[in-house]
Amino acid sequence: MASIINIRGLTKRYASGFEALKGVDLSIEEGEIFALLGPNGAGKTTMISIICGIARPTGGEVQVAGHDIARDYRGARSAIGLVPQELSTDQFERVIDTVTFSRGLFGKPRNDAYVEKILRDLSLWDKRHSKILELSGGMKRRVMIAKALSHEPRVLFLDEPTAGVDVELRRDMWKLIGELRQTGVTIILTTHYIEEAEEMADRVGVINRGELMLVEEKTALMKKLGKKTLTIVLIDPIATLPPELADWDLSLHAEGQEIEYIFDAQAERTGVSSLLRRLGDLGLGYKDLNTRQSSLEDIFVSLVHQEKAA
Ligand SMILES: Nc1ncnc2c1ncn2[C@@H]1O[C@H](COP(=O)(O)OP(=O)(O)OP(=O)(O)O)[C@@H](O)[C@H]1O
Repeated sequence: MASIINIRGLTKRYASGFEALKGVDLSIEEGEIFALLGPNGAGKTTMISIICGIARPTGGEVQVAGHDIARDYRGARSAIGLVPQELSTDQFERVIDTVTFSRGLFGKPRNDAYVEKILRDLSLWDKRHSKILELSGGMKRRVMIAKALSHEPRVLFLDEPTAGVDVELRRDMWKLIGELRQTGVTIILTTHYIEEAEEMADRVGVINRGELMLVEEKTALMKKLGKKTLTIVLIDPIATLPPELADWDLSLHAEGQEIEYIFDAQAERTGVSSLLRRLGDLGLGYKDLNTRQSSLEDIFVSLVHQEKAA
């Protein structure tokens, strides 16, 4: 597959001096769904804004469908559809008019058949004469997508497409995004939700504090996420982990009262029972045990940790 977006050494320093992007390199393949994951303030919106020409980079290069975003802004911009985080439409406008108007903004000739097709694809055709304010939240989001697709872009950015929506609507949105990819459009979405990336993405990028920490096929990342954390609450706290426990990936918490063990839940031998036996042998009594799925946050933490150690 050929790449449709090429990002090299992208940096952004805001006027405040804050470095929101610290040299990002990334290529997006044509036709893929790429999920950009990261905690609040990681730099996701900054990156999208730069690619879409809303913010200026401080350094680096970005090409979209072969157009450099600085030297050939129009060419790059016309290849992109953007669905921003905030719903921004004229509430009194009618659905079909707002979508037709958006197309015109890009200097594309009027094409009623194409507008009809996207409205039908997005199940908005029946609502084409409704004013935006008369629509449900889910329908409004669909209108935003229709507007973003109105000029036939090759790349569609969805910034937090399901932030603050209920579970049912989230599932609808996932289905819709899956259908959109069948049309050949490349989709880049940002999200906080690991399930969203799990459901939708071919590849996932994790961004944290302005740095792209990893880019991986989703299935490989999910394997990493298959880890679990076992917390063992000791009866009596300990000052340090005894060397006899060095075979397990352990850490000490809660002022020596809790031992945490990160293990691969999919492995045949997780090491849990042998660890508990060893604790017994060492005379370390425990009063409670619990396990939880490692969250994306745990992955961030371990990535940041690894980076510091390196
Ligand atoms: N105009 C600005 N001036 C100074 N700092 C800014 C500006 N815009 C954003 N930032 C800072 O840059 C960092 C990255 O912000 P950005 O909005 O890109 O994050 P994000 O990953 O999209 O987060 P969220 O998930 O909360 O939307 C944040 O620390 C933010 O405070």
